[in-house]
Amino acid sequence: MGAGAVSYHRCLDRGVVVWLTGLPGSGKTTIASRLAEMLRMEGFRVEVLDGDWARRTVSEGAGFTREERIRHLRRIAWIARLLARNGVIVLCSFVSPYREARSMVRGIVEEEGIPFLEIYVKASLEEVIRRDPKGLYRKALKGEIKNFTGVTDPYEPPEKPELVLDTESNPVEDNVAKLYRLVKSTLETQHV
Ligand SMILES: Nc1ncnc2c1ncn2[C@@H]1O[C@H](COP(=O)(O)OS(=O)(=O)O)[C@@H](OP(=O)(O)O)[C@H]1O
Ligand SMILES: Nc1ncnc2c1ncn2[C@@H]1O[C@H](COP(=O)(O)OP(=O)(O)O)[C@@H](O)[C@H]1O
Repeated sequence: MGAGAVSYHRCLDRGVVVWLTGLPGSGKTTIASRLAEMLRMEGFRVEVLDGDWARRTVSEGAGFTREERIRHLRRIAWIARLLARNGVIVLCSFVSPYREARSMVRGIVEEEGIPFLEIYVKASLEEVIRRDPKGLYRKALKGEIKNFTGVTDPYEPPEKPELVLDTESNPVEDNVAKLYRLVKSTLETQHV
């Protein structure tokens, strides 16, 4: 890609909000960080917002009851909206287990005329328990963590996501490439 194309991309009028939802350990953060790297290499401004960051900062102290998760995700949606309306591609990586909450965040973003892509990062409970990258399923299964999604709290899979990424059957690179194509085509539709 030539230098001209890069500077054009840096000046996006409007970004996009990519919302990755899935069980803990399904691969949201892995996919978001690799995609962010690819897009930044092309000169796009990209922010990755995730649960670990948000719960240390803007949602410090938030717990995992339904009400607390919804309040926390509403805050994230507003941050994503403000960033995207200033030309940033915002990759949001949140368990966001409730359909109602995801529909609320979509509404906040779309109200501003910003495209919202709901991405279902799919892996079975057996697989995420096997991966257990943070050792939290082990603790939850021993009863040491309350309201743990997939164990003692529900996960409601999206009914009509813009994309499903199956991380059990497909390698990371294939899923990242699929998502990359969707993001690029969404941006092209916006900036014709
Ligand atoms: N009770 C419970 N339920 C689900 N997840 C838990 C819980 N306690 C801690 N964690 C860890 O916190 C991460 C989820 O935070 P999120 O902000 O993404 O959750 S939510 O969208 O508000 O549901 C999630 O991170 P990811 O593994 O990155 O998904 C978990 O590692
Ligand atoms: N196809 C895949 N896509 C994404 N992650 C995968 C895949 N296969 C195995 N993994 C592993 O699963 C784990 C997912 O962890 P993470 O990305 O932190 O998930 P989440 O953010 O959803 O909690 C990582 O250790 C990653 O290497």
